[in-house]
Amino acid sequence: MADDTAAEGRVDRLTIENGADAGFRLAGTAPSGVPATPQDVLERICAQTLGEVARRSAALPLKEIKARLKDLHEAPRGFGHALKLKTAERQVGLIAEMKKSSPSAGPILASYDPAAIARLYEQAGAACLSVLTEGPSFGGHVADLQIARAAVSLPVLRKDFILEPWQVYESRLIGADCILLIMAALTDERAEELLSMARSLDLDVLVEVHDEPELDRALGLNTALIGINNRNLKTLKTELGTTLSLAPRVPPDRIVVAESGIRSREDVLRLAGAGASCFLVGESLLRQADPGEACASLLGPL
Ligand SMILES: O=C(O)c1ccccc1NCC(=O)[C@H](O)[C@H](O)COP(=O)(O)O
Repeated sequence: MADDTAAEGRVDRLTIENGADAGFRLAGTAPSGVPATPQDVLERICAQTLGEVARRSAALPLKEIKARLKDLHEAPRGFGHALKLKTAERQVGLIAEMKKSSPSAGPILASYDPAAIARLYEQAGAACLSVLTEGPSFGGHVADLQIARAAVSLPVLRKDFILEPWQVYESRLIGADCILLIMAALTDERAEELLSMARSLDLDVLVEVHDEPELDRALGLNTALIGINNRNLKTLKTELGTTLSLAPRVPPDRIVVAESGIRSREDVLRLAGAGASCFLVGESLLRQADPGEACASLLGPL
């Protein structure tokens, strides 16, 4: 495990106001009670996340997590490896996502059964799962990831807002195989720190970008999986042009994961033409009567 003594107690020092010092890139948030504007959605989610982390880490301190990790014998399932294998087999590596709701879509599913959805995705040929465990904005819970993962043999991405070392350890404890690091929410130093911490726990990491400056920063990290998110965090609208313009800038030794707003096989083929080999898709699958069938039609014929 990495030398993480500096991580001890860090959560207690965090405040939203001094976010920049703590490695949280977006300082400030809407005053409580004021509805968030689209401009501060990520900021609001990150502020809520820091509050949640402070609360949960008080109940389960890092020391306790580390003690529990010593009794954890199952290794992570190898998220990046599974993506590579499926991509070699089908030309497309699909990360099929589940979430109850989202800021852009509102409620997506009236009844949410993570195990049933996970099985449908696995049977349809998805390479990996993505699960939102964030509560306030996505209606998620840690148990959603655990239930989904227990139902299948696919590796699982915890697609949350990881800002704090404590969350990396917690992700390993709950069984995540991969974590997300969002460059828009992190300083370079914090991204580097969380990345090496994840590595020390054998977790894979998907580094997410939205624009060219973030991509340049992400490429400075020693990481294979580069997620290009098509969602504009100011308008919350998706624009596949984001991946179409950024993917060709990614060197071939990295793996491009196109994320958000992918609705059809045609979208997949268009994005693949620009260099994306993997695709992270949620809402368009979950809105179908049979998410497994929707998954299979995105993947195309074998
Ligand atoms: O989905 C949102 O509204 C959202 C808002 C702010 C930050 C992140 C957000 N979504 C997380 C994701 O990136 C998506 O869940 C993921 O890429 C899948 O997208 P989709 O296929 O469009 O559900």
